Order: sequence, then C-alpha cells, then structure tokens
Amino acid sequence: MTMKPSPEHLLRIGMSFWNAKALLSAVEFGVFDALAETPADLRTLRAKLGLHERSARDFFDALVALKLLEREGGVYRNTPETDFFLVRSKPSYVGGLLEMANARLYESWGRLTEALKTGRRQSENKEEGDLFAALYADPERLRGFLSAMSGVSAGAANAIADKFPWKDYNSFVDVGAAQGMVPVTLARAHPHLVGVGFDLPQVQPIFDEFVAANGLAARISFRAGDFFADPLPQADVIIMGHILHDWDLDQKRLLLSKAYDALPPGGALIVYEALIDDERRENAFGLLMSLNMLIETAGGFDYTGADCQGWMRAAGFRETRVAHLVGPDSMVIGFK
Ligand SMILES: C[S@@+](CC[C@H](N)C(=O)[O-])C[C@H]1O[C@@H](n2cnc3c(N)ncnc32)[C@H](O)[C@@H]1O
Repeated sequence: MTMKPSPEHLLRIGMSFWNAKALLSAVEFGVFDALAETPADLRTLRAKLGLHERSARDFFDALVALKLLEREGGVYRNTPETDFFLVRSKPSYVGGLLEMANARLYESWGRLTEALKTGRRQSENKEEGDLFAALYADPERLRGFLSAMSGVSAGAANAIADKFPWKDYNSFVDVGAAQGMVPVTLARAHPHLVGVGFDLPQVQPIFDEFVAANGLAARISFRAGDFFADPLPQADVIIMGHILHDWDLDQKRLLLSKAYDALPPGGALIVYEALIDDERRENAFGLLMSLNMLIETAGGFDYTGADCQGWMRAAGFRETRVAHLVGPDSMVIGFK
C-alpha cells in the first residue's frame, strides 16, 4: 500500500513562527510572572497585563493549546515547566534567551534571505563588523545578552559539572564567561574548585553581581581582557562555551592555540557548543545556530566535533574526545 503524502510536516515547519512569536510575546508581557503571583481569570489577567480585549482570550487559549498554560474553570495558571523556567524572579529562569530572541533575533532573522545572498550579518549596526561592539554600546542590550547566555548555557553547565573528571583538577578559567552561569554551576557542584571568568571589561559588574547573588565571590573572580589582544589567564582547565562559533576559522585557530599556551602539561580545554553531527544531517539546532552566526557575526560559523578535534590536534593537543552534554549540546575536550 502506498502512503498518501501529507503536507503536515511542511506546514508545521513553515508556520512555526506563529508558535514562537506567541511564546516570545507571552514572555515580553510577563504572562508567566503574573500567573506565578496568582492564577487568574481572563478579565483579571487581561487587565493586569494591559492587553486589548479583542484577542486576549484567543492569545491565552492559544498558550493553553501550546501547553504553555493550563486553564481550569476559566482560571489560567502556569504549567509546572513554565512556572519553573519562565518566571523572572526564580533562579531557574531561562527566559533571557527568549527575551533576546524577541527583542533582536526575530527581526534580524526576517532578513535571512538577504544574509544568504550577501554573506553579510543582519543584526543591529549591520555595518559594524563586531557583534560585541554593537551589542555592548547599549547597557540594556548588554545586560539582556549576558542574561540570555545564562539561558543558553544552564543545561550544558550542569552536564559539564557531571561529565568532566573535576576531581583531578583544581582551577578553571571560563573564557568569555558572560554572566557567569558556567563558573557558578561548577563551583557549586565541586567545592574544591576555584575559578576565573574572563571577559571584556564591560561585563564585570554583571558578572560580579551574579556571582555574589549565588554566594560564590570567595571562589570565583573576574579577569577583564580581550582574548585576541591579551594572553589567556592560566588554569588547570580552560572552558570556551559558544565562543569559537562567533569567529572565522583563523580566529578559531588563534583562540585554540592561546588556550594551549595557557594550560600546564596535563591541563584540559573544554569547548562546548551545539556541535553539528559529523554527517551534518541530524542536529538541526546546531545547523540553524550556524545560520544564526551568519545573521549575527562577520565570519562566525558552527562546526562538527571532528572539525574541532582536527583544529585542537593542529594546535598541539595530544588527545581529544567528544562527549554529549544535553539536548543539542556537546563538548570537545583536548588534553595538553
Ligand atoms: C556567545 S557569548 C558566550 C557566553 C558563555 N560562554 C556561554 O556559553 O553562555 C560570547 C562571550 O564572549 C565574550 N567576548 C567577545 N569578544 C571578546 C573578547 N575579544 N575578549 C573577551 N571576551 C569576549 C562576550 O562578552 C560574551 O560574553
């Protein structure tokens, strides 16, 4: 029997921006924050959030249908998942990434066709080559970006804490540490570790605030620097998360060789990203992340575990291996 073809898969993908934008607007309105305070009926919730009456009911019920809210007897409440991950006041909040997607990426991705034609980045200040210079000129955007990075790296940070043999090492440097999610997670999980977050000087106040709020200022410090202009701080383990994909191949190789120089013999480099699978056909998130680098950066691109191991070997690392972390994320470890 031949299967009747169905357009369902195509239409679901083609229209999935509807789902995405409904969630992004819900985060922007603070729907999950409001319902964490108290579950509410349509009238109360609409008034609290300031929505026009025309489509408020459709909006909230669409969120119910998307399994982002629950509704019982006309009263809306968060699902366990949205209550844990999308309430701003909770330490488990990962909505910074969605806030950034809403405020920046949604619009820039509207120019994907243009980016694919020209090879040129499309996010704000298109003419400026460096994403970070463009981002960090505006303190609001800087804070939003750094908190978004915590959302991106929270799951990977826990998995790195579990899956790397930390008992054999005493110190680490997280290169391009952003708000400090990885240093905080590692220090919390392994009380013998001391760590440094290395990043551009503008990042320091936001990093220090996050580390202090987690009670870890005694074991985690910040070092300001530019990883292209300055040597990297020395430590037993160097971590680079979502760093290499921002840069072109020569810059990637330069950063890997700087990491090699900063490690002692026996030291380790951990690179983690949404690594593309070696066959380049499974990890759609990794491949789309690479397109996101087209949208966001002058020459960045994502890569496979095999690519990264090859560059590490060329930089001098004697042994390399790839380990899956969580979801689309994997790490490549290089031992000096
Ligand atoms: C994409 S974010 C990754 C953040 C974090 N490692 C993670 O995985 O969530 C890149 C980080 O690199 C930092 N960065 C960019 N250019 C830098 C430079 N030249 N020197 C030091 N840090 C830099 C940015 O400030 C930002 O925190």
